[in-house]
Amino acid sequence: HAKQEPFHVVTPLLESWALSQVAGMPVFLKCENVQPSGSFKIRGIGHFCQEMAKKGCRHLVCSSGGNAGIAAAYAARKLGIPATIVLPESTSLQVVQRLQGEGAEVQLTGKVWDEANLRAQELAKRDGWENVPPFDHPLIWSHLGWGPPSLCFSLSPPLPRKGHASLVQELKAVLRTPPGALVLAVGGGGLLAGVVAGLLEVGWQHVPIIAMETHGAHCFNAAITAGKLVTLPDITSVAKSLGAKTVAARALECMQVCKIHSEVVEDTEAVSAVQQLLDDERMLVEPACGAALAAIYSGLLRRLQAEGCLPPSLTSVVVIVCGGNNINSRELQALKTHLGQV
Ligand SMILES: COC[C@H](NCc1c(COP(=O)(O)O)cnc(C)c1O)C(=O)O
Repeated sequence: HAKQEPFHVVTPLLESWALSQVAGMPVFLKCENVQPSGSFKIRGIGHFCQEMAKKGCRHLVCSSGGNAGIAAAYAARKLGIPATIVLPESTSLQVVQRLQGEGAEVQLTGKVWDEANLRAQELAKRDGWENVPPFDHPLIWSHLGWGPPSLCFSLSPPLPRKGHASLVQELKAVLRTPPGALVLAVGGGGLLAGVVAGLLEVGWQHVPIIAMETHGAHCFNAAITAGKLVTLPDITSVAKSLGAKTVAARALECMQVCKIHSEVVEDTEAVSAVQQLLDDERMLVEPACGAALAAIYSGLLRRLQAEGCLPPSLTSVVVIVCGGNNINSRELQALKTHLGQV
C-alpha cells in the first residue's frame, strides 16, 4: 500500500482577540470546524476507515449523532466503499441530505444515539459489515489500546500521530511551548482520549484539560461523580452531538494520566457561546462546540483560576472548536427561541 494521506487537513490555530479580551489571557482557537467533514471527527474516523479498507472491508456502517456519520460517509466515498449511517430519528434534514450527498445510505431509528448504535451493531453482525465506532476505539484516538493509557501510550513506538491525537501534534508544531490549559467538549469521550494520547506523545501531559459538557448530556461528569461508568436516563440537552448516555471507559482512565477538570454548563450558556463566536469570529458552530466555548464566555475559566483550580496567570489557553454540521442560522434562531433567549 502506498502511504495513504490522511483525510483530515491541518487546521488553523487562530489567536482570537475577542476571546482573549474576555478571558484576560491569549486564547487560541483550534478551528476543527473547517475540516472537510465539518468537525474534528474526520481525524479519528478517517484513520479507522483507512485501516479497515486495508483489511479488505467491503461495507462500512456507522452510528452517529451526525458528525461521526458525515466523517464516515466522507471517508467511505474517498475509499470507494459503500456506507450505511444509522442516526436517531431527531436528526436534522440538513445532516441527512449531506450524508446522502456523500453517497451514503441513511437509516433513522431510535430516540438517541445509543439506540441507533444498537441498530448499527445488528446490521454489522447480520451483513458482515465493519462497524465504525463514533468515539470508543483506539484507532479513533490513535492507539492500539491495551492496558492502562500510561502503559500502552509509553510502550508503543513513537508513531506518526494519526487519529484525533494528530490535533495535538499540530498544536506542538505551531505553539512550540505548551499552552496553560486546553479546553474541549466531551460526548462519548473520543476527542478527550485522542487529545490525551497526543499530549503524552508530545510530552505535554502536564497541561490541564477542561472537559466541558452540557447539562443533560453530562455522562462523563456523572461517571466522575459516581467513581464509575454510569448511564444517563436520557439525553435532555439540545447539544445532541454530545448525546452519548455512557462515556467511553478510556475517558475515565484518562483521569489517571492528565489533570482533567470536568465542568458542566447549561444549554443556555452553550447556545449563547455559539452566538457570541458567530459575532466575534464570524464562524457558526453547534451547541456541542458552544459547550467548550462557554468555558471562556461564561467566565468559568476565570472562576477556576480564582478558586485555585488553575494557576492565577496562564500563558495561553487553547480551545478546540470542534465544529459540527447540525446548525444553521434558522436552527440557531429556533434554539434561542426555545431557550427563551431573545
Ligand atoms: C452522539 O454523537 C457522538 C458524536 N459526536 C461527538 C461530538 C463531540 C464529542 O466528541 P466525543 O467525546 O464523542 O468524541 C464534540 N463536538 C461535536 C461537534 C461532536 O459531533 C457523533 O457525531 O456521532
